[in-house]
Amino acid sequence: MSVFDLIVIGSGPSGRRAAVQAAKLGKSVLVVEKGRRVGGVSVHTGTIPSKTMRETVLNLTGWRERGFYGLAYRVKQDITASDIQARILKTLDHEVEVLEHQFVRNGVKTVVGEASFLSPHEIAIALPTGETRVERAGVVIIACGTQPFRPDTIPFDHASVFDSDEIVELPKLPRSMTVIGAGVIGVEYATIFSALEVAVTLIEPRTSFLDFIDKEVIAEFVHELRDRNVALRLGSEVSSVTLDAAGRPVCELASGRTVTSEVLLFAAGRMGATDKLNLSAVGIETDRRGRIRVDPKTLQTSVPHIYAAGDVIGFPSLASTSLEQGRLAACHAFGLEPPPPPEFFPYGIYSVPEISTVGMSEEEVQRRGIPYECGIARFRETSRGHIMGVQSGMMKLIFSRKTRRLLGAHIIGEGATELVHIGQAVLNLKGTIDYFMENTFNYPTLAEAYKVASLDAWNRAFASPVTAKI
Ligand SMILES: Cc1cc2nc3c(=O)[nH]c(=O)nc-3n(C[C@H](O)[C@H](O)[C@H](O)COP(=O)(O)OP(=O)(O)OC[C@H]3O[C@@H](n4cnc5c(N)ncnc54)[C@H](O)[C@@H]3O)c2cc1C
Ligand SMILES: NC(=O)c1ccc[n+]([C@@H]2O[C@H](COP(=O)([O-])OP(=O)(O)OC[C@H]3O[C@@H](n4cnc5c(N)ncnc54)[C@H](O)[C@@H]3O)[C@@H](O)[C@H]2O)c1
Repeated sequence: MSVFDLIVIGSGPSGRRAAVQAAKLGKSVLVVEKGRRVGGVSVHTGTIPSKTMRETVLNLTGWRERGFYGLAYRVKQDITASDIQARILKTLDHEVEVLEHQFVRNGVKTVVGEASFLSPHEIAIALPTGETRVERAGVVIIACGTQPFRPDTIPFDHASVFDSDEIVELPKLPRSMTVIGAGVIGVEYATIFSALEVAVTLIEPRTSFLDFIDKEVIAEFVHELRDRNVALRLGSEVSSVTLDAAGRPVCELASGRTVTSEVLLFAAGRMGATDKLNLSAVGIETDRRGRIRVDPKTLQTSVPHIYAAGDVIGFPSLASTSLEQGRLAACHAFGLEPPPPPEFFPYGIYSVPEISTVGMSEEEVQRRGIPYECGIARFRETSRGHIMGVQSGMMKLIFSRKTRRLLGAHIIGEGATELVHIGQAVLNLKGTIDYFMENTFNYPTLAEAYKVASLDAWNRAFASPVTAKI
């Protein structure tokens, strides 16, 4: 048995950042990962494979060029599941190699095995050989992430009914697909498969979806989905999922409607992967979705030397925020206190089209009673948009009428997840509409939309002859 300064359970974004940060502070670190290779859900079944699939689909279908060359334009005629797999495997190999190299050069030790608590400072590691190794540490960071929510009533068979971890290994591209759950995962996969011309039905029990996104952006998104024949069934409870004689999933809705398709993706949320950790040995409790409560400032659990970070602590459950949480936990554990994170972080939804947002939505600004004005820019009205042949895409900026400060930036369309960072910087640095009015932007770029949207808001709210500030 060795004694480490830190044991990290899980090698996803939060575990990885925590481990490297602690090693940089001169600490001895062991990362325990039950998967065959390091990287976590993020690298192997979540963020990276889904985004690689999206990129492959957009490239091979020629999606981005259709504005110019017409709807029939294709880069490759018969796209197969192995075209997508080939690119995913290559990307994952590269990601794992980079991560392994990071661990090696920082002296972080890793072991393949399933970790569970024996006592507050002792971790049992069930090795693939069947043996169990026990290690001790002064500090433990639980970075075990989540696993798909798989109710017993859904006949998962890995052939036609898949969860969100399995769908990236789909052996054959279907002609039709039902997606249950219009959360971020469901929406991303529904639109990626729809771009492959798979007939997609997206089912959601609630009457709205992605409620944290500005409603005007969602309206734009829904319009595009309908235009592409994605069948959106909002307010539809699923009564049962069964397989018909041909093995096709049949989804009965409470409304009496039936949806039959070649494959079904069940994407109704995820559960903290805490069931095997033996948390009762240390007195840490979880909620009904297996998540651990932490002090949001320090990421300590109810046991001060045991921290938790990443998806296992719940909202916002992003790779981006998990990375930051891992570093914060390691810094706090070893006496280095970074400043609190900025108030606003961006959210990127890699649907087709992509959506990205930072700051307050118009609904939130109204709820808070802040006098405001919005500015809108359409990508098709920018020169870069013309050059690229984009036919849709929109940026909405919200400014305070009183302080002139940017309150929110909401973008749908090509490049949204990159463009949002300009808005994020201005927002977190407490910038105003004057930043966009006074600064020159590269031309032609999609970023010019910031200028156009600001001019739009300024014309309406700030440009009266008495108050004009040019
Ligand atoms: C389909 C999908 C798409 C996504 N897309 C995005 C995106 O575009 N952008 C974004 O920011 N986020 C995205 N996310 C979310 C992102 O993947 C997660 O926020 C992130 O992976 C969480 O990181 P984590 O540190 O909690 O660890 P995870 O990545 O969840 O990894 C946890 C690791 O812990 C290991 N583990 C669990 N229990 C044990 C144990 N007992 N012993 C040893 N090891 C254990 C697991 O094997 C796993 O490798 C996506 C998620 C999914 C599912
Ligand atoms: N681009 C990104 O940043 C990205 C991409 C994918 C996932 N993620 C993260 O992964 C996490 C999990 O995503 P998710 O989409 O699985 O979960 P979610 O909890 O965000 O959404 C689940 C959806 O399923 C619906 N639902 C719940 N129970 C249902 C049931 N029994 N039947 C039918 N529908 C049901 C919910 O109303 C909700 O709309 C999210 O927190 C998200 O932040 C992020």
